Amino acid sequence: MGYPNGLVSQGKQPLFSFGVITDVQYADIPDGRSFLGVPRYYRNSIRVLQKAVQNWNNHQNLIFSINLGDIVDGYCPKDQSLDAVKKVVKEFDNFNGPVYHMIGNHCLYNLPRSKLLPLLSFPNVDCAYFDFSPIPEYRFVVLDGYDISAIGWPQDHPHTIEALNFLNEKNPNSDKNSPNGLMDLERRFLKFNGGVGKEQLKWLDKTLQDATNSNQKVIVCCHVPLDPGATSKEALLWNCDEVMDVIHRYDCVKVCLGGHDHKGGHSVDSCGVHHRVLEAALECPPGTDAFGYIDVYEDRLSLIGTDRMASCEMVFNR
Ligand SMILES: Nc1ccn([C@@H]2O[C@H](COP(=O)(O)O)[C@@H](O)[C@H]2O)c(=O)n1
Ligand SMILES: O=P(O)(O)OC[C@H](O)CO
Repeated sequence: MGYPNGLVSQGKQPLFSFGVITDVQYADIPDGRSFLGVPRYYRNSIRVLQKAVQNWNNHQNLIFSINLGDIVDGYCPKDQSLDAVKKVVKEFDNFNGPVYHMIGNHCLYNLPRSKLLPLLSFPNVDCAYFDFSPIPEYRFVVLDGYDISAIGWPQDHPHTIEALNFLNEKNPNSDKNSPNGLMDLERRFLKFNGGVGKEQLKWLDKTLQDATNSNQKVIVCCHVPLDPGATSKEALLWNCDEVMDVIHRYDCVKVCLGGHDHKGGHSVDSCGVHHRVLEAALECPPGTDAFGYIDVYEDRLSLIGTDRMASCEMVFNR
């Protein structure tokens, strides 16, 4: 059987399948461009999401969907933020199954965490990292890449203060979103990125130990990418090295999924973990799409992408 975007089915039935989309960044504003000049289609992106949900429902065998973050764009007029987030969530709610959201920087430009997390139906409204197990053999670990961040927390929150101190130490530019003068991997020390805090790192370690004890394979999801091979250096998590040190301690983690770097990417790191950064819905000119679904097997994930989302076979290496 042939799939769109070049994959060929290997005959076996998947254990389960789920939908994926990222960086919808909807806003009811005219088309624009990124800082680097890449076109952004703020109104069309919700149409891409509508098409994704329709496609996922037609598939009939997707047991959940994952949104890798940034549902509303930072340029959304702030008096429209709440309605815009509700409008996008309503589209996700048309999916015939649960949707797991994660937060991105653009979500946090629009609403504080206290408002955002309940709207996005996080399992615990006080915490943006969590795990779930759709079948006994698999566990999904969703990380909060803006745990230590200069955006989203109240200005006097310890995590804001820690983030601002970190940025002041690592990035000498007055515009903390500017990577000017930063070399190689240091280019990630930007305000639009964030980090995983100590408590969350401990939780990650405990969760991966628990998954190992239960003989589960793990897929890690984080809006902010974790491996420089799969993304621009400017889009990496601040402490991707610390997070990957924890992940590499356990053989159970097979794949990491991310968003944030709109062009997308794929790498296999030095320990054999796949990193797949998904292509953004926001950058789809009208008439084009970027979403997909993932078939999960015992030994691999197959991403079946639509249009601008490239299909990708991720055979486990460990
Ligand atoms: N190479 C870059 C990229 C970005 N910036 C700054 O970040 C802001 C947000 O960037 P977008 O990609 O969302 O447009 C942008 O306004 C710049 O301040 C940068 O300086 N250099
Ligand atoms: O979606 P943005 O505006 O946060 O863009 C992040 C960039 O892709 C990082 O290079």
